[in-house]
Amino acid sequence: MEALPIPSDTYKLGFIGAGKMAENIARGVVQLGLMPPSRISTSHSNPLRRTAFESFGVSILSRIDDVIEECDVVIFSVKPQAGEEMSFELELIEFLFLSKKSRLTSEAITFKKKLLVSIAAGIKMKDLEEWPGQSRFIRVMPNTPSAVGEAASVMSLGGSATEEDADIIAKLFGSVGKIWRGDEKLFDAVTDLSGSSPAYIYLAIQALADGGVTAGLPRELALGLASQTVLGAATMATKTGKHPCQLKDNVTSPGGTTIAGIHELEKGGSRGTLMNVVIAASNCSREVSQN
Ligand SMILES: NC(=O)C1=CN([C@@H]2O[C@H](COP(=O)(O)OP(=O)(O)OC[C@H]3O[C@@H](n4cnc5c(N)ncnc54)[C@H](O)[C@@H]3O)[C@@H](O)[C@H]2O)C=CC1
Ligand SMILES: O=C(O)[C@@H]1CCC=N1
Repeated sequence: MEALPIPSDTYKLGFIGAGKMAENIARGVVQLGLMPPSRISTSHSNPLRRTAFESFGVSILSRIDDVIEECDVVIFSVKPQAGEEMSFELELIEFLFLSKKSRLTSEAITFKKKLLVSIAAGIKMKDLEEWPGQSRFIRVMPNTPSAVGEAASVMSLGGSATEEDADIIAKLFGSVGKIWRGDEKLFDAVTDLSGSSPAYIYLAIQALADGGVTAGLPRELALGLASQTVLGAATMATKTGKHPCQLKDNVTSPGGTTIAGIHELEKGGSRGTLMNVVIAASNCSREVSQN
């Protein structure tokens, strides 16, 4: 199938599955100025979800088919949970892109014009590409900080996707954070690390703030200090290029407060626990992928 180029400055972006991730990405793309909301659309039966998108100008179309017809780049952002729901999603893809294909016959809607992007954890490229009549696919694993322009994403191209497609998606997800290109075999591990870790960091922020409150700080100040400290430490790690051990040593005065805190962390096995957390998520990802 010959690939038809997506118009890189004027393409329309659609989301199938108007949930949290779709909203995070759409918000980031709009707020960070990659494209106006008038070029983005989605569809959802729940008025609360519709309002969430309409609040920043995204068009809500009445049917998912309309989103597909309208858009050049379509992002699958439904949940791929194991078992029935997962096969439901694959059936959804079949339903949307095959069964209805005969109905979507006009030149403007031919599938070779579409670039389809799946952000679904555990849905493999080979499953996406198995569908006859399929288009060009790219897999991306983003994370929720896309809403504030600080996503960590990895992308992998399907066999039919072109370098022009890759540029469009690198720019799209690059507008809401950092994006790396990686082999698809890394995707379970990527999901476990960057996809899931925002949740662990939120727990860490909450726990640090609770510690501050225990030590006598007002709650609001404790939460502000904990959040800003995590942001500052992450910025040090990304911007200085220094090894985390060196950055840790710079905070740690001999006989000081920090080494006393680190001693407690080590007694609690915190680094082993964090490694186990990623390994546990990893086992879960592999189970989802195999179903
Ligand atoms: N939440 C996260 O941190 C991340 C999620 N992902 C992936 O993003 C995808 C979406 O996740 P979330 O946004 O968290 O889930 P979500 O549950 O917030 O959103 C999914 C949305 O899809 C809608 N939906 C389900 N079936 C549908 C159908 N047949 N037609 C139209 N809409 C349908 C649901 O009503 C829901 O609004 C998942 O595949 C997940 O693996 C990827 C990276 C991070
Ligand atoms: O927990 C999940 O399944 C999704 C995938 C990555 C982050 N959240």
